Amino acid sequence: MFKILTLNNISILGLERLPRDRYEIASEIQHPDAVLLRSFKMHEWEIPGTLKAVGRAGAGVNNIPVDKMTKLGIPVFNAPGANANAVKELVLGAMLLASRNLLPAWDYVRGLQGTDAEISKQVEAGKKQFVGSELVNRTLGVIGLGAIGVKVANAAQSLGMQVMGYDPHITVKNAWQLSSQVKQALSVEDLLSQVEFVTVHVPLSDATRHIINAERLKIARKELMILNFSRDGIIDDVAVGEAIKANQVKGYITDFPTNLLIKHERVIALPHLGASTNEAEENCAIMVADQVRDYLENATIHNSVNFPEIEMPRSGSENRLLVVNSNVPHMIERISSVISNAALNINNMVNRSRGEIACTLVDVDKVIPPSIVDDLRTKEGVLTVRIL
Ligand SMILES: NC(=O)c1ccc[n+]([C@@H]2O[C@H](COP(=O)([O-])OP(=O)(O)OC[C@H]3O[C@@H](n4cnc5c(N)ncnc54)[C@H](O)[C@@H]3O)[C@@H](O)[C@H]2O)c1
Ligand SMILES: O=C(O)CC[C@@H](O)C(=O)O
Repeated sequence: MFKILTLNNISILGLERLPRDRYEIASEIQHPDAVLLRSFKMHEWEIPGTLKAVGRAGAGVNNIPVDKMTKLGIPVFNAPGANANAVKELVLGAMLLASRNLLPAWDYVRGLQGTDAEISKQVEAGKKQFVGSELVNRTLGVIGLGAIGVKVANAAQSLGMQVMGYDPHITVKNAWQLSSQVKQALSVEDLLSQVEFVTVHVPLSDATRHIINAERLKIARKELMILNFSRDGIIDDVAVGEAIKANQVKGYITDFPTNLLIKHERVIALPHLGASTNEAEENCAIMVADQVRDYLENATIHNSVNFPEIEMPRSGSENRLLVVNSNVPHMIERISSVISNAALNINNMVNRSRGEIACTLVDVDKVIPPSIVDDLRTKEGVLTVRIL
């Protein structure tokens, strides 16, 4: 029986992928084999010795101590692209909210009083305050052309916007999916100096922290509208507040409210709603539950942010060994000598590495004695060993 701890609400459709005869799932559970989470901040969380896998039902992993997990030999899975459409739709909605002044207009209407005829008169008199502008022919810059950025860029392009993109690490797959009409910016500065709207879709890291800051705002096109549906910390909120005061920036729409932002007249702050659709929550939960299950049962690794991709068909063998080790010389030699000393014959074997981590999967001809696990664990460089 595998024990799964949920640190946030996870869609039931995802949890149903883990059959109850083999999985015990609860929000409080001792000795979990895996955790499933969304935005729970795991950095201060005490990692149980039994933990074998972490499943993030979403894209961003900045709430997870990934380096620490790697050192412990624990893979962290996420759900790339599973909530990208939800974020794309909210970005489009946010641009429309801002360019058509919909929130102040709605507030205005809610304050109207009188008979229907009087309200109609006030509506016609008042609407001139809310004249907006159309998105067609407006310029949009997209920083980060991953799962979300590509969808946003293509959708904006099809609405008639002129789109520029910046991503020095764009993947070949995403480049193929990006509309050929999207122009390539050479740098963040190049992009900011040309666009009226900018939206960021990058992970939070040392390289992306404050990617839009006071210095870059100085060279931005006047009356820039900034959208942040990525993460708190990617935009320097203080610098944006100052630039709004100086009329350099027209407004800011963010999914990450702070005290500075929530009451600001020209800021629309939303409660981290980017991925909050039934569809996205279900997609993420299903994807990550399937990946965690496949790892626990077969040691298959797909969509891990810190481990290599690995898969070996079962080919009838129920005698499988997984060794997670440091990616250093002589490991295969050490592993196979323990296996041959136990008089086991190797049927199939796969070894994959990524950065400082390597995984070795071995199918053998006989039932694996538990003593092998203890034996392997004493070998230098071995992080975790499991019989599956
Ligand atoms: N608001 C929400 O609810 C919500 C939902 C989903 C994702 N997110 C955030 O959005 C981020 C992006 O999600 P995604 O699914 O598109 O991820 P992704 O990994 O598919 O794409 C990220 C892209 O950013 C690019 N990038 C990295 N560093 C860069 C840099 N310095 N300059 C320009 N580009 C850079 C990468 O090359 C990649 O193409 C996530 O990491 C998460 O923080 C927020
Ligand atoms: O789980 C959520 O609601 C937010 C997820 C989002 O921030 C992500 O990075 O995928």
